[in-house]
Amino acid sequence: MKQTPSHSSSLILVAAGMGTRLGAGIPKALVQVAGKTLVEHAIDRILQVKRITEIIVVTPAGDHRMAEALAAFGSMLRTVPGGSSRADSVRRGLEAVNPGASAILVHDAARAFAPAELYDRVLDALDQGQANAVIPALPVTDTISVVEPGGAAGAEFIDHTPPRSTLRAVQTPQGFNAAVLRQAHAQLDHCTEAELEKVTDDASIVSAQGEKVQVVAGAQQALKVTHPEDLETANQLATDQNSSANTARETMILPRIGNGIDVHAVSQDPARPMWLAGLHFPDDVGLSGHSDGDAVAHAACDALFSAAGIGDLGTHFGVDRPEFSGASGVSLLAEAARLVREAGFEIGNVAVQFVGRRPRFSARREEASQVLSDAIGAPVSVIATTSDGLGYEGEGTGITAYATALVFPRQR
Ligand SMILES: Nc1ccn([C@@H]2O[C@H](COP(=O)(O)OP(=O)(O)OP(=O)(O)O)[C@@H](O)[C@H]2O)c(=O)n1
Ligand SMILES: C[C@](O)(CO)[C@H](O)COP(=O)(O)O
Repeated sequence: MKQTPSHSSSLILVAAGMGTRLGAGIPKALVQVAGKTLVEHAIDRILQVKRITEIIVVTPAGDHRMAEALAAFGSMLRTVPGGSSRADSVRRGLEAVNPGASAILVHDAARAFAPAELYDRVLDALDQGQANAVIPALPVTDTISVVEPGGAAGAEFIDHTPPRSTLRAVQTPQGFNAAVLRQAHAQLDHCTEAELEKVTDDASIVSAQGEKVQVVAGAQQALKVTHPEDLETANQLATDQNSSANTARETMILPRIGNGIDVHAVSQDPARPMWLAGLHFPDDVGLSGHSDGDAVAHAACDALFSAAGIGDLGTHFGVDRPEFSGASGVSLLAEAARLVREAGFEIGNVAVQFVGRRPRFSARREEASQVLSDAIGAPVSVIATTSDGLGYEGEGTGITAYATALVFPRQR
């Protein structure tokens, strides 16, 4: 069996029907449900299916409102005027499909709330290649009988009753190998309007050509809006789908990142101890400053404050907190972590890189990470580099530390 790769599929959305049974006085796909037309609801869901790369909307012939409203969707969506029956509308849609398309889906705008998963299910089955046509369907709950007219005043009589377990209520989107669908529709070329009227879906035409049609599980949400009472269900579906989208958005925990940079000059005092990344380096001359000059710890503090949006080192360790004057970098960092948590955040991690000729760092990298991680109760990684002899870092007269922190709001 020929495989129909669906990674770039075209979709024909038939929306040209008049909606006689609905009786809204306008084409059915233009009827509004929860603030949007049915055709717009359908397109919203189709756009979630990344494998659909072309949408042809078949619009009510002679009525420009839909085509005008859909112009805003851009070049991925095109409109063509429909025909006098669904089959005729599909055929007009087919003529507009990119000739290179290998897979084509046909969907009713009247089934506006078919979820994106349903399209994917059909396309997945088509990809598996057991059949050149795949349709979604649901088991039926009523007993279904085939009837024959025969009596007076249009009375009907049962001809036979197929076993219910063999029956399925067929839905859309229906998926096809493009050549197979085109070939099947070509068989309808000489049909009269009345004959076309009796063709209620595309799978039945393809099946009549002897092609196997695979059935996959349908979805209750793919209900076809047909009668006025269906609008109430449609409204409920729109509300449910909107509220689950909103809930997902509301419950999504967005992390926040922050940056911090600190620069310290190497002290002129050869006796000044070198503290960096929470460690003492006895062979190096220290960094100048009122504090211990630990540029790595200070940059990490600023990154944490910036991620939480609560100011910077100056805001928290200024003159109004004399207990921190001259405090070690590690104790400032521990206090910064406490303040970030107090502001309602948890800490994901902090990453710091410093640029400098000294100290030699690689042998003590793990030790530094451990000390700083213990201070904030979250992973801190520290790496070092040189500046290839350039600038104050290259001359050995100063050090720059760059830090990034990731925090996330604690769930209430
Ligand atoms: N000439 C037609 C008839 C139907 N359709 C589309 O085919 C789908 C299924 O048809 P149906 O639900 O029967 O819609 P209507 O034909 O509008 O309904 P009615 O039979 O009540 O008039 C709908 O999305 C409808 O817009 C179409 O594109 N062109
Ligand atoms: C294609 C269809 O939705 C499958 O169930 C259905 O046959 C359309 O029928 P309608 O009479 O055009 O509504």
